[in-house]
Amino acid sequence: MDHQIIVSTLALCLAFILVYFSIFERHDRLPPGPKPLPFLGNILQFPAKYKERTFVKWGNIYGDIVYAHFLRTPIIIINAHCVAQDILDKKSSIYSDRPNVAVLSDMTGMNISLPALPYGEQARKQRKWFQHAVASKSTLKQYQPIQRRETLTLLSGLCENAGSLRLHINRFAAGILMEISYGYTIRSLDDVYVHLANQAMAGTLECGYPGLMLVDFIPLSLLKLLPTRIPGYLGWFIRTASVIKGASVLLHDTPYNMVKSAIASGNARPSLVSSLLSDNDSDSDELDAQDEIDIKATAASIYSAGIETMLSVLSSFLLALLLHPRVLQKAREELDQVVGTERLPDFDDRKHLAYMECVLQEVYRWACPAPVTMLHKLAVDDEYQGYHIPAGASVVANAWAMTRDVRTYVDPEVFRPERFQDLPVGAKDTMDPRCYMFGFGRRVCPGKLLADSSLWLAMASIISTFDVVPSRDARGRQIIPEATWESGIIRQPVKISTHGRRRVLS
Ligand code: HEM
Repeated sequence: MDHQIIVSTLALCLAFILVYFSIFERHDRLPPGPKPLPFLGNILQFPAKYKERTFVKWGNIYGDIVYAHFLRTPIIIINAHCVAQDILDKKSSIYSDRPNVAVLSDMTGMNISLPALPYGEQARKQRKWFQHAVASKSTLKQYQPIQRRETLTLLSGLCENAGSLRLHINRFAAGILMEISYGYTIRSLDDVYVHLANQAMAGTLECGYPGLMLVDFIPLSLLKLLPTRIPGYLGWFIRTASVIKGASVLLHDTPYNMVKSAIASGNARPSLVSSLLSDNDSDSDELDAQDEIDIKATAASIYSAGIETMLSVLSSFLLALLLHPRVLQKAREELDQVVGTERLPDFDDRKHLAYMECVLQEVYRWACPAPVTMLHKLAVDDEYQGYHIPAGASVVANAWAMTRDVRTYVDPEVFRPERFQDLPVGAKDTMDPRCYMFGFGRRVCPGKLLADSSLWLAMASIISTFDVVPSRDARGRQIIPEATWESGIIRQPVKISTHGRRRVLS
């Protein structure tokens, strides 16, 4: 009997090893990458934090396209803009799927939102709604009054209570996004819906880089079986996932139900949800259950995908102005010349404000709000520059590497808007960070035009009206923050110890 057990155990181990090596036998023509360990692959070389920096180090050794694998998952890391264009833009028909990752799975309830959806019918439907709501220049025009109103609220918030800078910026972004999604106007810094949404987002962001964390290499079916009380990282993840799930159910349902009641009582204001409900409900009494899930998810992901990214850019912008008062002065001179000092800048002024445009681009590049794009999954085997890229590989574009690429930017760590001035035609597209920071191909960020125009208006208005000055400590000494950012899928400056002081007009 004992003998039989030993033989079957050995047979099982042998079968496992054979299957393992038949799957992971290194293909001769895979892109180069760090040497993996048996079974584990490169997991142990993969730090939990600032992954983008490790990817750059690997890029310096192995080139612009790097291969690594984590247990059963092959990962392709792209460090150069031109490679990302060749692969993710030009071949987006096969590179637009998403892997099923723990933090965006049914464990957190985030699996129904566009950023997490595999590229199929549901994703296409939600993207079409996004396209209609926020991705075309003509529809964006109708949001300009909202953007102006929230910019004014931001400016007055900065005047009254400079201490809670982050809250004011958060309110600015939330004010625009909640109005567009639900027709809901935020009235205070601690608005109940914003609080709800921030709770779901905070948990999600705490979980690190979706698809590139340790939990992502444990089969989801196994992860779900683990008890919530187990100690250590896995236990922490399981408990956090259930908190996110609670918050995300509320985030999907509460504002949606508010719009439904407003429609029923004839008081609904224009919004994405009200227009989708009326479009989808026009032919039948009952709204299709799947449509209802998709409407809730689309509206919620406008908020959840937009808030932290806009917060990151505006916080980094204030940090840049604080560290580089010369830039503020130069941009203000241009604004004063074009706009004057009697009114705030407006969208029509944008084409006349060339230096302001360079400041915006340099903030995007220097701060790099989303250091790595979300993972794209390859649907079928592919070839690139003689390399074999296996079907099922997760592909990550390292936008941070692109912002620091010395082939494109001289002294990339230096904040210098002038680098974007008077560029020859060809260089414009290679250098403009908007060509890569919003992602690629069929998964490119659908909120990019809305984000860009909202951020431009806020930045130009702040430069016109505020001196950004350092805060002081208890002994009256200026606190000059360092240009450092927290690790994560969205980069927030570690500390912005600054405030706006209303400009003294001569
Ligand atoms: C500066 C602000 C923003 C930045 C830097 C940013 C960046 C990104 C990036 C890098 C991606 C992943 C693209 C890819 O996988 O290739 C993405 C996806 C997405 N973004 Fe944004 N984003 C911003 C603002 C917004 C806003 C304001 C909205 C909503 C109105 C939004 C909605 C989305 C959605 C829904 C996706 C998922 C698209 C999909 O999976 O098909 N983003 N964004």
